[in-house]
Amino acid sequence: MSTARDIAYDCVMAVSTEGAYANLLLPSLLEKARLEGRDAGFATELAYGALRMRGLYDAIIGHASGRDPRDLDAEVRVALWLGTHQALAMRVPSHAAVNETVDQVRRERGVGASKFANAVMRRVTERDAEGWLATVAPGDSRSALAIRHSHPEWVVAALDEALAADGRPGEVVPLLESDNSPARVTLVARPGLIDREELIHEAGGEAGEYSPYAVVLPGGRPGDLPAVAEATAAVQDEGSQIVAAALAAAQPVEPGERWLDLCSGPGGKAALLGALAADGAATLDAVELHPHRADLVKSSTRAVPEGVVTVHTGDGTTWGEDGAYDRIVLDAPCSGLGALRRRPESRWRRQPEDLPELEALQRSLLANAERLLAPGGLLAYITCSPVVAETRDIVAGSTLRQLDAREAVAKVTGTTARMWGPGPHVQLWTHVHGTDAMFLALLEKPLD
Ligand SMILES: C[S@@+](CC[C@H](N)C(=O)[O-])C[C@H]1O[C@@H](n2cnc3c(N)ncnc32)[C@H](O)[C@@H]1O
Repeated sequence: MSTARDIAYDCVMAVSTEGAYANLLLPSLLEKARLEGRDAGFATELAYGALRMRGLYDAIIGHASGRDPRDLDAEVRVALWLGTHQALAMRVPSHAAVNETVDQVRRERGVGASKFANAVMRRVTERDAEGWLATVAPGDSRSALAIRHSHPEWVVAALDEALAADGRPGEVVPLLESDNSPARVTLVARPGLIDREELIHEAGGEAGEYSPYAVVLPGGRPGDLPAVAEATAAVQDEGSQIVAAALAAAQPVEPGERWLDLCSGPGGKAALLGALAADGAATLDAVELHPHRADLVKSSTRAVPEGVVTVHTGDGTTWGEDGAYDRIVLDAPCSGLGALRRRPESRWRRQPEDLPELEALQRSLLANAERLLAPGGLLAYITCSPVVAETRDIVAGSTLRQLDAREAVAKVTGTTARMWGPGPHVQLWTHVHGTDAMFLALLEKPLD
């Protein structure tokens, strides 16, 4: 029978060598092995921790072994990440971390490799985490921070720049730390479909701090909740709820308004906007390029009253008729560097070379959204990235008038505009707001 360590090993191997996604693979591995409770928690912490912290662990393993970890067999490298995480971050006794790692390597790569793993793990366990940080990442240079907090150096630079652009210079360390802390599970109680109090009663959580629809859960399996099965509620980051709802709150909704979600898959924002559209007697078209993701949008929005949401498969850079929409949400494909805590492997997969292509797509989608907007209409440009090139730089090229997005966010959250930064955009931060680092710009098309 598979143990928690076996599951973590299989997960980390598949993520690092086959391009699997931990958040999709791990639940199925746990289910297949029938691991629950503490064992499932141990496997999750081990797999996610090793995947997040592998940059730091490579530095430690490289120092302890005198070899470049990239030259090691994948099986050995992964087992050493897991062993190092157990010894330095999970309070597993040193002898257990060493023995489990050695056994794993012997099973996968034979006796010779297990002797090497034994020697490396013995050296790793000679120091505690602080001792290793002082050895492999002394000082506070950017490269030291990158190793210490286990982020690629270009990501640290991009986050540093984004913080400075939002009037938060010098906050990169708490931001990097927050990327290494697991996100709380947050549900959205879709307005008009389920009452938030009812959801709290059903799910056992508490109201979120900012979104009037958010319920923060203590843990557990949200997929098992009837409200989630019925799509009246769903797992959704509180930041996503706020920026989507801001488009609806920015101005009173007139009956018959036409709304558009131009990049809608898998449909979290479309379902919230659909529920709000139903409440205001508006309708929502939801466009998605990939057919399988368009199907997910249909599923996400299935509890919204019939006739309110229409899902289309299409290319948002060319789709639609001039001036057809009163409100548009453009939740653009982006680097996702604002949601690193959710996807432990994504910081290592993203490359700086990805950015120019994403920026070109973002500009092209924005240009089409501008065409689709009716005079006087509103556009919310959203990303789950704070990177300047994907956010401020993109909207700076828009022909539309920039509105103060803080006012709309203040209306949604029942707060004041002042608490949402210097404006006119709103940049949420994981280390400040506890949400994903979502960006929101609110733009208006002048009347002819
Ligand atoms: C950031 S995600 C949107 C998340 C979604 N709004 C939600 O809240 O669930 C961006 C989506 O845009 C889709 N996409 C990428 N290129 C597109 C295009 N040219 N036209 C329309 N959708 C596109 C991607 O497949 C992805 O589903």
